[in-house]
Amino acid sequence: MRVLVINSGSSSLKYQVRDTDSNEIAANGLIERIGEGSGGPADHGEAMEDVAAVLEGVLTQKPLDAVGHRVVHGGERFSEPVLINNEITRAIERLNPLAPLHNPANVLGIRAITAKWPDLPQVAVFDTAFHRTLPEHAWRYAVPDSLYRQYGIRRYGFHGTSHEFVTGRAAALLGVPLDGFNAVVAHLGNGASLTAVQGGASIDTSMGFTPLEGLVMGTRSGDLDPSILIYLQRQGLSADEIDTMLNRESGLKALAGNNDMRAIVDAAEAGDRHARLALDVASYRLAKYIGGYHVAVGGAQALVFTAGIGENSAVFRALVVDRLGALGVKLDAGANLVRVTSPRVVSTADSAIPVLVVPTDEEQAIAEATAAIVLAS
Ligand SMILES: Nc1ncnc2c1ncn2[C@@H]1O[C@H](COP(=O)(O)OP(=O)(O)O)[C@@H](O)[C@H]1O
Ligand SMILES: CC(=O)OP(=O)(O)O
Ligand SMILES: [Mg+2]
Repeated sequence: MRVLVINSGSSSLKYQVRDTDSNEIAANGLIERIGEGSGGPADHGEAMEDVAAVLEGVLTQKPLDAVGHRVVHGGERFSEPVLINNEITRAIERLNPLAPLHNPANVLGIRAITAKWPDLPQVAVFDTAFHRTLPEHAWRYAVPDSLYRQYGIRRYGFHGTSHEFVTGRAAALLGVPLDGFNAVVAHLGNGASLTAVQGGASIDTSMGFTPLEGLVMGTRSGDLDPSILIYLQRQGLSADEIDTMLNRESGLKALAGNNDMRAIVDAAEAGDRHARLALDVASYRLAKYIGGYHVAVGGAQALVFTAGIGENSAVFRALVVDRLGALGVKLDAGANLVRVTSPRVVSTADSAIPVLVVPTDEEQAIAEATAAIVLAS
């Protein structure tokens, strides 16, 4: 089946055309700087016109059968991929306030496809779905029950499509049956999250009600004392100002002045104290979470790194693993430096926990889920 996979971001739109039978990638692209005066398309509708123009030749050879959308927040309702209709689109849109950086753009991508190709089946694949197996002691916040019942305030978790895909690949690499596989999976991209996997299922994850909670990310702060928000509001900052500060101006960008790990590593190696501090704060936060999740899963059979930083930054992986000596985790420095795209072990044979680098492929997972839903409909 020929599937167009759309990963629509607030100012970007990643797209890929895949054949799920052959796993061939017929087209792959990214449209950045979407928005009025950005130098790119004015909106996602225009961006979709650009995508359609780029894909014209590819689609003439073989037309699309379906479109699969990455949708970041599915709330409590969506625990599986779903065929999109107007009601589903509106239900996704109602979750916009819970994922302000992502769901509004996801909906724009859905609507742009509906306008362009109204008869094409569309499927939503939710980042939150894999984490629907969290036990209540992991998803419940210690706040009045009314906050959950009235506002849906709980931990949802994100990057689920990636964590699930990588978990399967890691179990296969180690030859462990998925339903017996306990692991700690680190999806380290511009957004970053750690997931505790027990028996192949998610039992905890670092992102929470929104993708802001947890690790130090490219532009997001991750964990901080919630009283800071109250203090800042009492200092006169608005909710929007605080939201923008914590989601777009914090994390590595705030500490090092840059959210690209490559630039930060180079600056730190050149003696930049801020870059060095950013790496220390981020690696320390992640190491603390890894220790906690190792306990949560009853002893991890693997620590898995994935996504842009996890797959590509040997330096950051080493900084994190160097903090795990108490767990007996040992990196093989040579293996860690090898740059290949296949799943691989980068720890020593006597490491208490194998350390793996496993490339994620959210687009493949979304395409396969889309094909399955369309074939079953
Ligand atoms: N070769 C590399 N070395 C170190 N970091 C890298 C490399 N390539 C990409 N990155 C990091 O990965 C991040 C993007 O991760 P990715 O998962 O692709 O993005 P997103 O979170 O937007 O999906 C970049 O911000 C950059 O810091
Ligand atoms: C949920 C999330 O943070 O997604 P991304 O890493 O693509 O921003
Ligand atoms: Mg990503």
